[in-house]
Amino acid sequence: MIEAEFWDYEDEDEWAEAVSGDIAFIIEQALDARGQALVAFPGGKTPAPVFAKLAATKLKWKHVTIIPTDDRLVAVNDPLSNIAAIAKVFIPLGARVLPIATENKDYKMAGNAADARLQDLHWPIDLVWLGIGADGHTASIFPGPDLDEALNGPKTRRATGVMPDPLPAEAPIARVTLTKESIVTARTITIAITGADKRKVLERAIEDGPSSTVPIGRVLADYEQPIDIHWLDA
Ligand SMILES: O=C1O[C@H](COP(=O)(O)O)[C@@H](O)[C@H](O)[C@H]1O
Repeated sequence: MIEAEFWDYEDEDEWAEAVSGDIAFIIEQALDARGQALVAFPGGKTPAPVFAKLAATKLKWKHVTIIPTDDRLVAVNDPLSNIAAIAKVFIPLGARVLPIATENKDYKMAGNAADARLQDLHWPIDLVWLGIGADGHTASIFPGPDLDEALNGPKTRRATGVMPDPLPAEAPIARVTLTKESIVTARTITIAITGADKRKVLERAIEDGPSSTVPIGRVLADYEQPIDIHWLDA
């Protein structure tokens, strides 16, 4: 059973403060325990206010490695680039920000290259912060020909290339994503979402668990720890 608790907010500032507070706490715990922290942050539009709050938090950023949960195969100066949004905020603070994708025309090769690079990190990830699409995708685990590889590939596989089918209107591009295994082995998962549509999709996915028809349900069904879900009524 998925053990999830919703935290509801009506004010964006309060929501962003709460999410960044939780993330900072987890990073501090990792730094205290292991002297370093490995975290995965989502892309898309939702994280921006949280990034701003987090950037204002005093942490030993030089010991923090940040990877995106997923990225779109675009140039780093493309507004759709997830790594660009993370790098812009956290590189100036001294964090190590590592890309998961390169602008490779072959998304399978891009996934293989990302997987090889990620093997060298200190696993498991301390925190995976997940975003969700209104279609129920999370990270870049989408319906399509690569769904099974992303959900059920070899346990040692950290990342994989994905061609969403159908392509999402807001970013109709091939992706590289962390695999379900990389996500569910994380020490902590937290979710931050906005809007009634996403909440409905997530509640249904949690209810359905392993039989969920959407990727977020299939991922969470294999996570054995409690999850905090920060929901902004926007
Ligand atoms: O494509 C993506 O979508 C999800 C959700 O994005 P949002 O703009 O609706 O917040 C995101 O979590 C993921 O990282 C991204 O690549």
